Amino acid sequence: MEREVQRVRQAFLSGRSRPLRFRLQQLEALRRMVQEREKDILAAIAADLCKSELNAYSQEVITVLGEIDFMLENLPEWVTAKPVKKNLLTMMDEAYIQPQPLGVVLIIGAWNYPFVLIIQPLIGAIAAGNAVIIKPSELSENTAKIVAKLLPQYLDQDLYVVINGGVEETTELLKQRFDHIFYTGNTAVGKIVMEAAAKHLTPVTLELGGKSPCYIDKDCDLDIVCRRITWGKYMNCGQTCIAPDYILCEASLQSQIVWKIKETVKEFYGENIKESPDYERIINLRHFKRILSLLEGQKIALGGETDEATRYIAPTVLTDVDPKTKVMQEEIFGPVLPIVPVKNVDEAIDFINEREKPLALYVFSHNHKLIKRMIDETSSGGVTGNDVIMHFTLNSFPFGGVGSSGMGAYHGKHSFDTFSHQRPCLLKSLKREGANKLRYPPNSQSKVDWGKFFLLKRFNKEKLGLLLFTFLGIVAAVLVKKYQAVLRRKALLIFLVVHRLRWSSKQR
Ligand SMILES: NC(=O)c1ccc[n+]([C@@H]2O[C@H](COP(=O)([O-])OP(=O)(O)OC[C@H]3O[C@@H](n4cnc5c(N)ncnc54)[C@H](O)[C@@H]3O)[C@@H](O)[C@H]2O)c1
Ligand SMILES: CCCCCCCC=O
Repeated sequence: MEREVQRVRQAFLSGRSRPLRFRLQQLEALRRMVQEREKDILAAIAADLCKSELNAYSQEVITVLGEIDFMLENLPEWVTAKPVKKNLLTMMDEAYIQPQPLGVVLIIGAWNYPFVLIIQPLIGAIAAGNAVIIKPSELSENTAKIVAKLLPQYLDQDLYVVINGGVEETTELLKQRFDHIFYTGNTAVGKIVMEAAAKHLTPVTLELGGKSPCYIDKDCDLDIVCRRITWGKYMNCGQTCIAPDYILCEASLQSQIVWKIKETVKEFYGENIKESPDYERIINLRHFKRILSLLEGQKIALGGETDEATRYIAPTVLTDVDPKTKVMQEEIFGPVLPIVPVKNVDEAIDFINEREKPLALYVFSHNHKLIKRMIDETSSGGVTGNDVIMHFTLNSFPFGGVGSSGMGAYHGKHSFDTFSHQRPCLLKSLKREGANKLRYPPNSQSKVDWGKFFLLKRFNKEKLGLLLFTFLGIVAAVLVKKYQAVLRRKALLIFLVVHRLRWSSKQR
């Protein structure tokens, strides 16, 4: 493992991942891989999650292709150094921020969207000029294998490396020094990753989970609300990090919600859900049994049918759920939707705030003010009003959690920033030592006063005249420099003294 990480580090140190042309070329090669090997990729995702190829394409491949196109379009601008505002002390210098790669990045993926959850961060890491080691989830082994097979056929083999394996291999990998670790998965392992990273002071992005609440106000169109919630909850059999985990609503709404979800389930998956190509299965027996245990002692208002042999759990709704029961203590990550009755929006807000900060929050209402109030008075990784999941699809948004649902974010420019160091660069001249002498010992009241003038002075609109005067002074100084360096220094000095005196008299 150590040798492998060393090999990738050597490739990074060669400097070839840095030029813009190289990054664009690697991103184009990645796009070609996805397009040319689409069938293999879809077959692997389908095998891992009993997912139709159409669903695998719309849920994973489209996102990846969209992200690559977005990067290719914007990268030339993002990599460019950005000049910054200067103060009086640095007005003659060059000051800019230069984004630079961090070095060797480790990306650890989860199994529930096994392709997009490793390839989307990879796109950001390549765009930012890094070398990358990817550790796909061992639970989605078909996707892990196909990614390990395809990437070296299209990308630089020393800079971008896939390492497959389980807990043992990941543990070994985490002992190595990286320049950034990007982890997607559950909160418990997130803590392990962060602890391992701390040993090397490696920064981390943790894309974790949590219980994402969904508040339904009585002032809304329940047909539409239930259709949207049904889509987001049962997509991928509930195994989506930002799936609505539970519903909060007034008790009187429960029976209508159950009825409308039932109708929608029929509309989406037909009379025989098991036969539907759009309904997936639970990833493994351990998760299947975990989800079943959440049903114990609950009022099942819809669904509840299961089949261990195929790890099938029907779309299920629980009503009058007691917040103290197990289903409300952990992220469900399966097709089970509890409804917890609350008296009103105030109680819903308190309910959310008494718990860990979720990855997503959903609010449904015709009342825009109520939605805004919910946003203002709660915290979550992201929010969608009057829909679910959709904020994930907008790559101008940072995608990530807050508190126990994670730290850091990615997608689009946010990925580029996550994998870049924003390096401040100040380029001074070895001339103009007169002004610099002000900061050298021995100190004096006069030097402090000059310092106050240079650093604390703020120009406002009324002082625009003075600013213009200063500008003209600089132009004059530059012109004079062309002809007579000595004269220029004197003119600048006279100019500064005059303004210092004017400023001092105003201070008094
Ligand atoms: N925020 C997001 O973008 C996002 C996306 C998907 C899933 N999730 C969250 O992830 C969770 C589901 O994923 P999961 O955790 O079951 O996936 P998982 O079991 O695939 O684990 C994730 C990764 O952690 C590694 N891992 C597991 N145990 C480890 C250990 N002891 N030490 C080191 N590495 C270890 C695995 O090899 C894997 O690569 C849910 O909580 C879900 O909400 C979050
Ligand atoms: C189009 C829907 C994609 C959802 C991906 C969510 C990633 C977290 O599990």
